[in-house]
Amino acid sequence: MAGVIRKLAQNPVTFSKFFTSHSVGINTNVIAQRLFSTGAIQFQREFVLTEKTGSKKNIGLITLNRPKALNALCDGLMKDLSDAVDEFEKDREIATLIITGQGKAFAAGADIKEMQSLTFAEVVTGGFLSHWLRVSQCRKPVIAAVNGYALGGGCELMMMCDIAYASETAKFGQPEILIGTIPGAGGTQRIIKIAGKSKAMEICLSGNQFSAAEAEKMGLVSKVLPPDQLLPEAIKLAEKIGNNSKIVVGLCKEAVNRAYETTLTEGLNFERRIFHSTFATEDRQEGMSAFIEKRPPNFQDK
Ligand SMILES: CCCCCCC[C@H](O)CC(=O)SCCNC(=O)CCNC(=O)[C@H](O)C(C)(C)COP(=O)([O-])OP(=O)([O-])OC[C@H]1O[C@@H](n2cnc3c(N)ncnc32)[C@H](O)[C@@H]1OP(=O)([O-])[O-]
Repeated sequence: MAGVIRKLAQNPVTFSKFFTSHSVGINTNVIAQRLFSTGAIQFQREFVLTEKTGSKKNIGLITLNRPKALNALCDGLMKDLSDAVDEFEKDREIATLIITGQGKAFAAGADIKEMQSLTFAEVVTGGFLSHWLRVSQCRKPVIAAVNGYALGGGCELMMMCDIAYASETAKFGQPEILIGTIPGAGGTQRIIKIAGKSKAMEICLSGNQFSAAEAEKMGLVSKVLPPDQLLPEAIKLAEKIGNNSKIVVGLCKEAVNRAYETTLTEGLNFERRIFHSTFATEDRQEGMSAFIEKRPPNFQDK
């Protein structure tokens, strides 16, 4: 449905006709809005806004939009997020995705109110929060622009992204232990790979919050920025990545991610094979020719 609305939204007249004639039975989670002032097209699901941004409109911006609950990651929000990632992954124009939050939180974790009364049997047999993995499975690069609280599942969501920038006001932590549970979406597994055992244990066992400066020091985020610079800088980085060959960017992401999953020897073998495989692309030929001819490359994503 979002795809249909996207096409129709290019033409506001057709769009308004379609919207009024299809208002019965339309997925009410998806409301398309045409923003005439900026020329940008923004889609509003119930809990997530999506927009194509950047000078070439090739950056997929996803904004978590449940500010009253500090973007607590309820089932509906995670479904909307998963759909938004699907939409941008399918869109051939989109090179890079950015995930950010609305209000004072990036995300304050999984929705405690939604989880509070669940039983062991329900979470085990019900495929509870099974769509949480979608962001980490995206083939395109994903940048987290962490604007505020990134706690519990919010911190885990950030770590599922490939690169994280943080606002100076952001706060991080894995406070699950304080409510009688443990991180369930990578908190115990990813922090240790980034910051080592002592830090990972301190964070997960104490539930202490830590600042953006500390997150940068331990390598959890790569840059800390003034709040008003966060999104512009994330977009600038996304555009820089978007100037490269999409096919080679995807291969490079796969190679870096492999380091998480395997031994150094296996990883080096994998990297070498991926390096060799870039020689099957036209973009590798173009990139090297452009260097020698002292001109910018014109990648065709082939
Ligand atoms: C495939 C497997 C998947 C596994 C998934 C797993 C999970 C993950 O590892 C588990 C978690 O994240 S566990 C979670 C780990 N996270 C935590 O433990 C952090 C919990 N949150 C906090 O500690 C505090 O809210 C802050 C310190 C963030 C802000 O404090 P402040 O500035 O005084 O603000 P305030 O007044 O407190 O909040 C404003 C409103 O937002 C509401 N709300 C906020 N977070 C919520 C949440 N997670 N939930 C629901 N609601 C949440 C809050 O109730 C209030 O609503 P009300 O209707 O007006 O009452």
